[in-house]
Parts: sequence; C-alpha cells; structure tokens
Amino acid sequence: MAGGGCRDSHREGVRDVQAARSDAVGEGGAGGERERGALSPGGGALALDGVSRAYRGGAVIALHPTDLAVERGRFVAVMGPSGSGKSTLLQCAAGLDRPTSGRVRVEGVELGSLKEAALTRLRRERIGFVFQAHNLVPSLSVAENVALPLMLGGADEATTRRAAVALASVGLGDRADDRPTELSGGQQQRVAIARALVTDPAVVFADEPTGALDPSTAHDVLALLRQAVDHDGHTVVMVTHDPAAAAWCDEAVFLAEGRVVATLHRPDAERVHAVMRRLGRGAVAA
Ligand SMILES: Nc1ncnc2c1ncn2[C@@H]1O[C@H](COP(=O)(O)OP(=O)(O)OP(=O)(O)O)[C@@H](O)[C@H]1O
Repeated sequence: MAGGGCRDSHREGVRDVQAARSDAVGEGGAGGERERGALSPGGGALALDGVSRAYRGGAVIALHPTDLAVERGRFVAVMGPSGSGKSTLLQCAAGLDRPTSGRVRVEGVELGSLKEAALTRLRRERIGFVFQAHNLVPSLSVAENVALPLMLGGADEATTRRAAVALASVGLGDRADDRPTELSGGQQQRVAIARALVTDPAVVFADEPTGALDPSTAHDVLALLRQAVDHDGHTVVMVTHDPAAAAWCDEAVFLAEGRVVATLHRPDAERVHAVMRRLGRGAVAA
C-alpha cells in the first residue's frame, strides 16, 4: 500500500542535493559524486546503485552515477528539464539500455548479470511499460492486446481470463472485442495500462503516459495508476513534465544535468511548480 494515510503529516519541502543525499543514506552526507533519490532506505521493487550512462566515449554524460531505491507499492514521478536525463534513467532502470556503470536491480535481480534472452524475459514478465504513444497493435482486439505479454509465453484459458480481469480493472471489460482504433485516446491508454499490469509486474515504467491526453482524460488515467498502486500494490515509476501529474505520486524526484537535485515527498502541484521554476526552462510542460 503506497504511502499510508499520512499525506499531510509529511510536508518535507524541497531539499537540496546535500540534504537528499543525507536523508537517503541516513548519515551526514559524505561527499562523493553520486546523487541519491531519497525514496527508500531498503530498496524493494527497484534499486539503482551508482547507475550512470555516457555517450560518445564519455563526451556526453547523460546520467551521472545515481542511486535510487523504490519500495513496492510506490508511485514515483521523475521530473526535470528537457535533456536532464529522465529518459536515460528510465531506460536503464527498465533494462532497455545498459548503463555505463553501476547496478540496476528489479526485485533484487541484477539486470547487468543477465544475458540478453534472460533480460528480455525479465522485461516481459516483471516489468510493465506505458508510453505516451500506447503502441497497441491495431490488427488485434483490445483483449488480445492486453493478453499480448502473456501470449508470448504461450496462450491458454488462464491467459484469456487474466486479460479479462486486467481489462475489467481499467473499466473496459465491455470493449474486449473492439479494435484499438474504435476507442478514444484515453481508453486506448487505459488498455495500455491493463496490458502493463496483466503480468503483475514488479515495476511499471510510464513515460509521459498523459502527454497526449486532455486534462480530464489525463486525470482518469492518473487515477487508474494511483488505484493500481493503492488497491493492488503495484509500483509505478513515471516520467512526466506535468506538475499536476506528479501530484498523484508519493514522491517526485527531480533531475538536472544528469543528477538528482531534489526530492519531494507527497508532492503537490504548487511545490512541484516551484522546484521546476527553480530548475529552469524546459522543466514545466507548456
Ligand atoms: N544516444 C545518445 N547519444 C548522445 N547523447 C544522448 C543520447 N541519448 C541522450 N543523449 C543526451 O543525454 C542527455 C539526456 O537525455 P534524455 O533523453 O535522458 O533527457 P530527458 O530528460 O529525457 O529529456 P526530454 O524531457 O527532452 O525527453 C541529453 O543531453 C541528450 O542529448
């Protein structure tokens, strides 16, 4: 269960890097190059340990060595200006990209230790993805789209049943036989969420899941993700530019120039805006 019911008793405010590091490690913020997201002392669903990513032989450092731990049953926003390293962090954390240094663990399994086939299997079975462009397969029915991650491991009656349950959980149980194109943008994104949840993954990574939606539809999609966390114990890590979206989360982690520079516990849109303004242009959605 995410965050308990003490939202108002944890107004910690914005912390600078030094304070965030101290909170995370529970000690006096000794130096070093790493930046920590102060989310969980014990890890759980996801742990990044000194994860960095460089390009062009080190000429471009997209992500400096970063530590981040996300407990099970948490909803975490990753924010920051354009080019601050959000996608890089997400790609490394989700096993879509190999970090230049450091370790990523999903439920304690170190991704770097896996060969490509095992990593692919782990991504399919233990990680869910929701993208801005929901990537539904137009030639398949809604139910078949939801069942897709299960069908790659072989389709059977249980697969169909699980897909139906996932579809019902996003309120689209009656649209199982439709094609994705027969649904609205918001409904398609709900199908994508059902597909991400159907394997009961350790972590769902969402990259701007509401970026293409109007505010009201975005609200519904975020409420759905929140429900998946609160009611079903899912863990969601979401990249977003939108302070209103971040306000649905338990924590917001802010990146700037490839480093975690602030963490907000129980963020609200106003405080998120304040941090984003401080971080400068490109941080806030238009
Ligand atoms: N393949 C690559 N080769 C070289 N540089 C890259 C590559 N991918 C990303 N970068 C650089 O790494 C930095 C971080 O990029 P990243 O896409 O992670 O930022 P972001 O915060 O997700 O940005 P946005 O909000 O605009 O999507 C940027 O300076 C980017 O130009």
